Amino acid sequence: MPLPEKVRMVEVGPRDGLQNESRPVSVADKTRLVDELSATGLSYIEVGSFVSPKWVPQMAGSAEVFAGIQRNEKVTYAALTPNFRGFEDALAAGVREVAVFASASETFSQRNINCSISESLERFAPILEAARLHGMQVRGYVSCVLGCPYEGRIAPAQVAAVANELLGMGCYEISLGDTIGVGTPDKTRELFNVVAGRIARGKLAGHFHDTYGQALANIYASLLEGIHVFDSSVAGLGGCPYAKGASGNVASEDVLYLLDGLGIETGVDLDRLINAGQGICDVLGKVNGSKVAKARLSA
Ligand SMILES: CC(C)(COP(=O)([O-])OP(=O)([O-])OC[C@H]1O[C@@H](n2cnc3c(N)ncnc32)[C@H](O)[C@@H]1OP(=O)([O-])[O-])[C@@H](O)C(=O)NCCC(=O)NCCSC(=O)C[C@@](C)(O)CC(=O)[O-]
Repeated sequence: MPLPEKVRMVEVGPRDGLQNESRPVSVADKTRLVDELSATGLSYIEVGSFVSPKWVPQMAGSAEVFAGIQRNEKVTYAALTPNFRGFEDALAAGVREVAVFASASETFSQRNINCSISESLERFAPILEAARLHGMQVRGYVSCVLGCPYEGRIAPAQVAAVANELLGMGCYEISLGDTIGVGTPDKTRELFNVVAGRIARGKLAGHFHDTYGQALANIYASLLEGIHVFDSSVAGLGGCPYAKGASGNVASEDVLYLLDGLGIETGVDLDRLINAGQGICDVLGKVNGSKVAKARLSA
């Protein structure tokens, strides 16, 4: 399959990234990060999540972040919602797009959201219905698509089944998450091939963590499979609180450098992205997880 001419980059750093950073980040610093990301040309930013603060304390304050950001009309600002309570809180905070998150692994589903896969889908149904009534789009996630920290290998057919349920419920796009970053390019291609047997490739996205250093190779493999939406996290922030040892998402700067090099249009400015990433690394007091940012900043 020819490489796509355009790719949509979905920035998940403020949510997937910061949810797993041990040092607390103030609402002001989160707001500044989102505003800086908004100025890069990114069209989609996942700002936070409306989950239990007992489960994920780092996402407390998401409503304040939504209240504080300078909205750019070209950017979609989204939030994760695990249940109807979260959806209502998101709505009250002025969120206009939400994401629901299921897993392809039963054990991960229990550890992450305290219910089975089928119970999670039942919980999402009223969110999808209410979102439809409010004219809102809902994005769907499936976690552990290339491996689970508790169950090991997950069959692509199981991923396809959960993804297809989410699509049938009304999600407009399904992001397939390699939550613990164990996938390799051949497994990635096999996965997208199997899932594409049930879902059009244009409705799928790739979400790769870089735990084993395979994320960019997996993105290239996905491009060859006709996938043209990728999630990434500025400065490679984060991980997953319920996947021990999972490192952050692939760094947005590194994905952008790859796409720029392939002549694929994203509309995103690399220098501005690097500045946003370094800014949040300074706040966190951590080394920048983007190789491209490190190279550019030390040049
Ligand atoms: C889903 C629950 C709430 C179930 O948690 P539970 O304990 O089963 O829920 P519950 O209904 O029994 O409620 C327990 C307490 O939570 C409160 N509560 C209930 N709902 C909410 C809410 N929406 N917002 C705020 N508070 C809430 C509720 O009010 C109650 O408070 P208490 O009476 O004890 O004071 C919990 O398991 C949870 O919040 N989990 C968070 C999971 C999470 O955020 N994980 C990380 C994101 S997923 C991810 O990173 C993967 C992804 C998407 O990036 C893709 C990939 O990489 O694979």
